[in-house]
Amino acid sequence: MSRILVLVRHGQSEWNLKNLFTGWKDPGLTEKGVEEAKSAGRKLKEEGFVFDTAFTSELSRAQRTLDLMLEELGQTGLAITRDVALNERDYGDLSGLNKDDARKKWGEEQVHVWRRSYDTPPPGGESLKDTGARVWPYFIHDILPKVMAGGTVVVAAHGNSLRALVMALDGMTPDQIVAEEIATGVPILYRLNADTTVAEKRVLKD
Ligand SMILES: O=C(O)[C@@H](CO)OP(=O)(O)O
Repeated sequence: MSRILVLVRHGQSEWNLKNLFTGWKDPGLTEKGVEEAKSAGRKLKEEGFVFDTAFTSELSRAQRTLDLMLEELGQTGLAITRDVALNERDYGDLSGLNKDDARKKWGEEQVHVWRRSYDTPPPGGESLKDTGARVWPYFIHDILPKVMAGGTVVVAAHGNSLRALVMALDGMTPDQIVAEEIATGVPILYRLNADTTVAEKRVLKD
């Protein structure tokens, strides 16, 4: 019974590099992002992971990251489920704006609240709570049963859709989640107990 869940945020995207709010916009990976994805795949290979199934969002940066990891793992034929529920938080009216310009316009504190608070949505967009309201049910109905069946499951997704998942898995409070950052291309490994609680969490940094 392995019950392994691996979460990976996509590699650096073109808009991460340009410092733009991205949300549901669909930029590709930078060269660095491609390297980060390959390196995540190599780390997982070194650890001996063989996945039973994979999940990703409907956005190309996460899909490409997953494909690159699976190439490194020699698992290009793996079944992949793509679902909009795993998409990045919708940044609403901020999408496409430069983050420093936004800080100049609305102030450092307001922008930080929009980016990292639990329940304050950016204008026209989703709060982390709103994002969780679609990520958590999808996780419980579609992903968790594969893990609990003894599987080894990989999820390639986004900074905030993964913050929502990590919040639930780690039992974080709304105050604690404010400080949680998910690095690009760094696999986060969870091994679950038979009652779905976390037996082990490891972040596979360099
Ligand atoms: O722009 C975005 O969609 C996200 C992830 O890159 O940014 P932030 O870290 O500000 O939530």
